[in-house]
Amino acid sequence: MSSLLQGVNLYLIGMMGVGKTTVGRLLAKELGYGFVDTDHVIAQATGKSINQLFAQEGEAGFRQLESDVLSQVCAFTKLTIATGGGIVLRRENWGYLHHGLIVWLDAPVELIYSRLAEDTTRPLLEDVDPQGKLRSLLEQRTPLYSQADLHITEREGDTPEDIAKRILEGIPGILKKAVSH
Ligand SMILES: Nc1ncnc2c1ncn2[C@@H]1O[C@H](COP(=O)(O)OP(=O)(O)O)[C@@H](O)[C@H]1O
Ligand SMILES: O=C(O)C1=C[C@@H](OP(=O)(O)O)[C@@H](O)[C@H](O)C1
Ligand SMILES: [Mg+2]
Repeated sequence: MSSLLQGVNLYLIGMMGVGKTTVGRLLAKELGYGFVDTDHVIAQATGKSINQLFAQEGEAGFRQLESDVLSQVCAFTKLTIATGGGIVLRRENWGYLHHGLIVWLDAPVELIYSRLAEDTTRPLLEDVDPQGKLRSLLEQRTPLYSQADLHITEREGDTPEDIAKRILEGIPGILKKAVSH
């Protein structure tokens, strides 16, 4: 598989809680790729948590850092990159994402919520109605996530390994599409 990919980067996009970070790490291992998580790079570079950055710089400040990291990361090859759920919001980011193959991890809001109900590290979910917030973010972002090359829908009970396997199975099909265009 990794020879088929010829070093092309894989970008995982999708809502918070779909498992981009978890599955991305597994995929990288399977492919013999490096693994990068844009949130992790931002936290390392600034010495601040995502919560602190949202509180101190606002969402706009965080989005600028996210674009800066993406623009740097896309200069490298042989990477699996777990992005933050909102990376799709800025048009300029798509120019970077399209340097590689883009995989949309998609899951029902109920499943996402069950995974993140106790989580305190997603500032956008600090809302009186976190499930409603997830629903409205998903509605707003679906047309953007739909621009991915591969769409993987998760079902309850799918393990990260199952999802990584389905992504690997989907890659040959999207590579063929890229060649035939
Ligand atoms: N397939 C899965 N099944 C069960 N729990 C999962 C699965 N994928 C991720 N998780 C859990 O859900 C939470 C969010 O996962 P994470 O990888 O951080 O998602 P993202 O990076 O998309 O926000 C974590 O607690 C993680 O352990
Ligand atoms: O959906 C979003 O806007 C965000 C998702 C988070 O990353 P994950 O998708 O890895 O949770 C993180 O970047 C930040 O809290 C904002
Ligand atoms: Mg993540």
